[in-house]
Amino acid sequence: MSITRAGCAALDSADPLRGFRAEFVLPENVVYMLGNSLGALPRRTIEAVSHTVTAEWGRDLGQSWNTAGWWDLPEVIGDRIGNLIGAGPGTVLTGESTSVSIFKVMSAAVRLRPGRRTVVVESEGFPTDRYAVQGLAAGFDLNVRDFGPEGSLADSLDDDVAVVLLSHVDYRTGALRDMAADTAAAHAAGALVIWDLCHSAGALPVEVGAADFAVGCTYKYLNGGPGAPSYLYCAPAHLAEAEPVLCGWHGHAAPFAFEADYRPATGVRRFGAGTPPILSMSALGASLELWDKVDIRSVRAKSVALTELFIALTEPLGLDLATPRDPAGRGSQISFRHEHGYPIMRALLDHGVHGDFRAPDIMRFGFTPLFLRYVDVYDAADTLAEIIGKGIWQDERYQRRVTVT
Ligand SMILES: Cc1ncc(COP(=O)(O)O)c(C=O)c1O
Ligand SMILES: Nc1c(O)cccc1C(=O)C[C@H](N)C(=O)O
Repeated sequence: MSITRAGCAALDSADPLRGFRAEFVLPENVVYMLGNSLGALPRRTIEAVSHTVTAEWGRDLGQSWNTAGWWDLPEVIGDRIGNLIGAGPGTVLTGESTSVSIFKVMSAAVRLRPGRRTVVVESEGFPTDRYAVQGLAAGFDLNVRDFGPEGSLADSLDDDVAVVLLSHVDYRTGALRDMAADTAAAHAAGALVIWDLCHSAGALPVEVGAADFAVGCTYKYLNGGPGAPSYLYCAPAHLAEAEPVLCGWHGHAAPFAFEADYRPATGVRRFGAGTPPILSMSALGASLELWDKVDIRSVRAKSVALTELFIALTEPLGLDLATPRDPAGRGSQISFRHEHGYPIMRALLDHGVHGDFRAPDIMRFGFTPLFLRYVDVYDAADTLAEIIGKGIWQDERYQRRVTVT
């Protein structure tokens, strides 16, 4: 039976998450399939940031560190993120970029495995993860071992491996790793494991489980806003000993004693370094309010339904699906390999469909169930068919590489 737009509209009417779209500011006539890069603006964020600017910063000024709870925000917000990744209270800290968080937890993890000098990273992992590790390795004389997407993790492990850094969902293909199995494999070899949850938290149920550390960003599926702070998780078993190399007064045991020497705070606060971005924290806090009302299982169910719909609708185009065909093996995105991927994505954008291109040949579409509708997916597939079918992408203006993302 063929899929119709009316059929998709009926699915939207029956969608248990349908009420959430109105929580977001979304332009007319735009299909936003880039929530896996930058989430949309929650309406409540406007009010929350305005309150922080005017009533806290503008009126209470520096007193706000106490009166508005600014000082505790990294942990307070961390606990709320912890709820989304199966982490207990006091184990998650927000602040800094993901790259810096990776550096912090990787440095701490390596110190927990003295005598082991190798760190394993994915050869196809998001580059900043690799760069953060490469910088640490160069500074501390560690060996970096690449682990390819096709290989078995166990084959990359031996008794020199201190830490393994893995992405839960691959940013290019959307492939989803089995966190529990990989964590067990790393532990069996005596290594610690760090998970990058950037493309999974807020898109599907995540359980940090036996993981040692995790990091993630909040500007994608968590809709925290551009440059929203990242978070890091440290397993309770490591909280007492873990010491990051990047130390600062926000991670000190007694920051206002202004002691000359560093002493780590107890708990996850020890991963703090410098002053956190309070305006961004305010935006993130507002977007997280939405998550208090969301059942993540409904999010996953809709994500699977939307991605399946997109695959079915685009099947006649004969595209090369880069994402695992089995929904259980993917996150909340669909990617196709196409030699003309860049101009096709440019043309799509020009026709109101936001996705992105990832070199060398990936056309990437993100599915954020809180605001993406079934009719949006229908319209995106329809537009893609037109752009490819009519050769619209061949227009000269779509060929030039003008965008940075
Ligand atoms: C897997 C992954 N890790 C890390 C990052 C980003 O790190 P940062 O927040 O430092 O820009 C991204 C996206 O930008 C990502 O997709
Ligand atoms: N973090 C980004 C940025 O600072 C600029 C532009 C895009 C991004 C992204 O989030 C890209 C994203 N991590 C990706 O998977 O490609």
